[in-house]
Amino acid sequence: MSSTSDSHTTFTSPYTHNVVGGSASNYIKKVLDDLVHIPSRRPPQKLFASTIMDSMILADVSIGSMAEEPARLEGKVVIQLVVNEDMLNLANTVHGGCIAYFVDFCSSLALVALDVHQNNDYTLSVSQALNIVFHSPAALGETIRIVNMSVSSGGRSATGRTEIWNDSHKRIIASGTHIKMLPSKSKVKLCAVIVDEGITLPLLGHPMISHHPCTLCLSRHTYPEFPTNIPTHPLLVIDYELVKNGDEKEKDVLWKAATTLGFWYLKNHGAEEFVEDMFDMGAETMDLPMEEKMKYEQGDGGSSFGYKYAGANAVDASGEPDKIEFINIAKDDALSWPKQARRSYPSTVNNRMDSTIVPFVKKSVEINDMILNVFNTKLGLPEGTLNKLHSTEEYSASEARTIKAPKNLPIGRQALGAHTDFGSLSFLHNRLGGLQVLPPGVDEWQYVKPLPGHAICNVGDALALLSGGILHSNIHRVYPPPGAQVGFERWSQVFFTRPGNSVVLRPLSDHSPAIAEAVSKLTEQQRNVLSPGVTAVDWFNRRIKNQRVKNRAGPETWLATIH
Ligand SMILES: O=C(O)CCC(=O)C(=O)O
Ligand SMILES: [Fe+2]
Repeated sequence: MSSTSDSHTTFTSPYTHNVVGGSASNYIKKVLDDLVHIPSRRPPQKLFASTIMDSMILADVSIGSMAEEPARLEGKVVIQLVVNEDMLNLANTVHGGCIAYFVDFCSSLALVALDVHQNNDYTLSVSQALNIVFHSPAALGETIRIVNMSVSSGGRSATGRTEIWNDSHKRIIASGTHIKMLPSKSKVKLCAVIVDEGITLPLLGHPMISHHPCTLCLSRHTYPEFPTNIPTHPLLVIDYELVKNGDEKEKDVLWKAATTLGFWYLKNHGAEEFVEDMFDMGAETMDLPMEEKMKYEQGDGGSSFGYKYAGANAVDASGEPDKIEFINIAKDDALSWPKQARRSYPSTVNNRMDSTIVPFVKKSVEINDMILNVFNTKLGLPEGTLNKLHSTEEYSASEARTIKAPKNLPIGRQALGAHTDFGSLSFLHNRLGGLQVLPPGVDEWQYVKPLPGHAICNVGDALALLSGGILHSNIHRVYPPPGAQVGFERWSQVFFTRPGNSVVLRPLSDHSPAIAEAVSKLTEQQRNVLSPGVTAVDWFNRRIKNQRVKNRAGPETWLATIH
């Protein structure tokens, strides 16, 4: 095969950290790498042979002309792996069923590579026939190379070919042919996280096929799928139940996520059951006449509690107004209900306090407290330090926020400008795409795909400051939802945990050698940024105030929202 290289930069797998060779574009490599590493991203369902899939390393992806017919293109994908115990039969060699799985899954990757090259997307298809010849065995610990080629790809069926090589003994283990076809129309009645019968390629997202509530995210709405052909950043998935039960490995994954990108998915958190009701409360509130909503507006003085109309905040230094409206409910008001602590709210909020808002806030506080406790230990702080700084006993800027972005926003305009979150932890639930992150060292904004039943959590600035920069608060923004999703209103529900009002924001170096050491490695300028030395209440008020278009004097006003 001669190559048709369309990208010269290298692609490194974020899962296995190997450089993926071959002439295919980085985009094609990323699509395939994401497919191979679905178990690492751990979506909610169990997956057939996930430990085997997890051991695969995407080594090479190429698009080139076929040797026999140079006018035709061929997709070629090479997977490497080391034989592990999950693959063995009673004779201690790789099981024939496992070989069949290799041929099935890996030849499909070659077809996907070609499909994405030609159509910028790939089609879900199912197996019709699998023919395999077994040539020689492979034993535990031996290195295997699975070489896959597309053979033909027509309108309704496609054929792939696989050779499995034993690199340890330089001999062929098996060869096979795989014929795939388009499936009959799906009867699945929920938003499919993974439609996979071992032979079907995984499809992530909400197919627009049902009006039933999704059993995973409990959404009462049906949305078009999140597109497969846009730059998307994978996040580590943390199982909250495992963290809660003291699973050290899970805590390590959480720590890794929080100290690298600072974003992660959280599953099994138990707050999902309140989220749709929070959206209903938001819809009832946003449907009130503007005059009524404006009675509860947050104002220009730096308080964030209450209603914010679309266009009240700037999205960038030019003063471009934002496109979202939201209602912020103080954690202090939810926890003191029916007594008012901080301010009053529209009737639509009051009516839902007992049934919806108080349970959502309590659950969110419990979850974020648990996460803070893990960070406390990892940072080597005296027990309970971070929890004390975020105690519900003290008033703080912690709040629940329900956000509505209108449908059909102009594509390419920011709904919510690039920012880092001001507080310590954000616990976010959304159904449609639009959230984007700019990962450190990367110059392209990448979408974070909403996964049913998974919250998106992130570290905010206050926690980055307190930890001397060990915990990472990453920049993010909200764009109109991608693809066909743009035609729908976008709702998000956040709970922001922020330090108590009196907490002075500076690294906790006196209480943790790890923080002291991290701070000692910083430049003076970095140290100054991390030590504003003011109380949390003053710091938040200043940043919130400077977001307001009405307070804008020039580009410097928006710049003053950044730290
Ligand atoms: O709506 C979203 O997905 C993110 C919202 C957000 O980043 C925020 O409110 O700080
Ligand atoms: Fe944010």
